[in-house]
Amino acid sequence: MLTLMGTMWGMTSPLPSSSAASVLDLAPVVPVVVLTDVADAVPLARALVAGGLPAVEVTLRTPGAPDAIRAIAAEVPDAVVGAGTVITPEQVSGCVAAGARFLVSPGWTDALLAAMRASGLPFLPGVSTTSEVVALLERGVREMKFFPAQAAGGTAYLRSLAGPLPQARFCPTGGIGPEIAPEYLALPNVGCVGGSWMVPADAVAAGDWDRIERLARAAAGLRDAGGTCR
Ligand SMILES: O=C(O)C(=O)C[C@H](O)[C@H](O)COP(=O)(O)O
Repeated sequence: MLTLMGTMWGMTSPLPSSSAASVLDLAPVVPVVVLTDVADAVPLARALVAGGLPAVEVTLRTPGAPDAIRAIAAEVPDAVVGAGTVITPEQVSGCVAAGARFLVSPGWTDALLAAMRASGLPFLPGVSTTSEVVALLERGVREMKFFPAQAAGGTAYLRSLAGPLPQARFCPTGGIGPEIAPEYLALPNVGCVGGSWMVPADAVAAGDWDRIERLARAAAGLRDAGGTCR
């Protein structure tokens, strides 16, 4: 069972630093963050942590992302900041240098996989088909991002994979909101879900960190609404 609940992370953040550690066990929900203003990074991460979501995935979609990761790593010790949208080996080194503590990709290649492995950080390569799952299992990777989750078949698809491929565990992400998240969390092969719903762009733009903290707190409670996050 997952025991690393938000309150525990508030006391300590014993982040696994080896690739054997599980990103999926950090929290039931991983906020996916797109930051346009680096100055928002620290207050946003503080709000998410205060709401009980310690793992924060900062996507590399914006130029300031490495600086945002660096700022969170330096100033929000209870956050476990990771990098998302990692699609090249070069980005892996940049993320490591910035202080990222886990890596997430929407898809993968062997070159990217090698770089992620070599980083020593926990990582989640993205998959959306059965063959990609089998290819990752063949390479010794059992934990993956399922992306884009809703568009690629949703809970029905993941439930179907659990029969033939029970050794694969997923963090479904993409199109997931608070209504459907508990259905994903209840699946035996889902460790956590990713999503951006607790970080609405208008709340970030307005600096409404209280609203984000409230949304994070509601998201952190979704496991109790039917999840089996381990
Ligand atoms: O940027 C990446 O690396 C991605 O893989 C995409 C994100 O995970 C999704 O965009 C988040 O999904 P939403 O909750 O639908 O916003």
